[in-house]
Amino acid sequence: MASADAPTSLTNSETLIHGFLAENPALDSELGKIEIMTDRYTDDEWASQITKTQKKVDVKRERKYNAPKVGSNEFAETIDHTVLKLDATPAQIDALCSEARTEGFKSVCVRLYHVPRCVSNLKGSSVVVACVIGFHEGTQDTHSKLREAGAAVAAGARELDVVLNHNILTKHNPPSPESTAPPLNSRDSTTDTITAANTAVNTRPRNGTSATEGPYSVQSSSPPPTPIVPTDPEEIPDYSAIYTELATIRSLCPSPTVLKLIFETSQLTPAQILAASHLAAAANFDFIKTSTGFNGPGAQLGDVQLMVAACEYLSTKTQSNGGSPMSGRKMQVKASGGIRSLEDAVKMLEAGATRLGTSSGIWIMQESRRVGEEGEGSRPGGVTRLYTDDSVGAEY
Ligand SMILES: O=C[C@H](O)COP(=O)(O)O
Repeated sequence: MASADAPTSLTNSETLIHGFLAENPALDSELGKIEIMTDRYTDDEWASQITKTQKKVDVKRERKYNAPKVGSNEFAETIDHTVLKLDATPAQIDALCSEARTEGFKSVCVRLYHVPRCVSNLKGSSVVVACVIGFHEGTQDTHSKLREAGAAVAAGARELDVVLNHNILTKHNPPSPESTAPPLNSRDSTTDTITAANTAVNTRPRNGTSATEGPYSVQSSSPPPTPIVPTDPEEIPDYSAIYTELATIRSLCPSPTVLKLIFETSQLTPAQILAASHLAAAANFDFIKTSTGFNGPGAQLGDVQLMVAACEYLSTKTQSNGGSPMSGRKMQVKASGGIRSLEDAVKMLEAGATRLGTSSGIWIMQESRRVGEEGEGSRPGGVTRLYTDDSVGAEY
């Protein structure tokens, strides 16, 4: 975004992105004027469709999907090799690309200002560049996200991981005073080191106070869901604003650009996860993704199961009955945040995720080779660059 357009109060990430665009005026001007689409339905109409989705999605917890064979090329291709920490150095980005090429990962997932470097590093390889948009809060205004998305594609990104403005969904369902935050994943250094304060303040309850419950369920280790479905029209979230943002990004970045919507599931109730799934399908996103790795405990099995079930149900919907205009098109699920081990990875794939976002890809691949050679055993030795916020370069 041109500096004249920059809002006065910027996050560190936004400051870097604005700086990047200011240094690349050709790229910025290539984007031209960006029009935001008009909405498709009123909030009431969205609410009625979403309520149906919330009632009909059926989670089969016991269902196990066929995960690619551990150690196979297909297994490696499920991994988006990720570095999203703000202070990643060029050398770390180069190492990320080289590791992704060597391991045969699907992509490297980085911030906008690293995209040109990754594109250049990965020329001629099958590894694509994925760029996060609106990272990590998701609350940036729509124009800002659109310019970021346009710039990322212009710079060569093939996949965009866009953070949902989840505050819009949760605005009318504030945490109840008696609710407690989900426990932090003690192995998640990202959460522990940089967002603990945010998480404590912002983490949403998993239990609502009202009313209609769908047939879906989540794994027993998650608190029991009591989905919130607003009954007072004044409490209907601004679904239109969410859809409009997503649909405009889709129209600015048509297929084959792969679009993933990051929910930040730790901040949402199951009903809100289903609302977000519905809107993502309506806007023709390719993936729904659990977490940024910067807020809350990251991918949880029950949430992944719920999202997979939502994708299955929504793929049966058509435009005329409120679903995606591309009838039969099925969104996929990317599990991300806190996936640190081969066991975590396999668990998510067997729950139906087809993509994994992790900064522990090297470790996971080392484990998978060890399992192949020795059967399941202890974790491999060596030093690996773990975690999105790897203020720790963990030694094992
Ligand atoms: O999208 C990917 C996540 O940001 C990665 O999170 P992680 O560092 O916890 O693996």
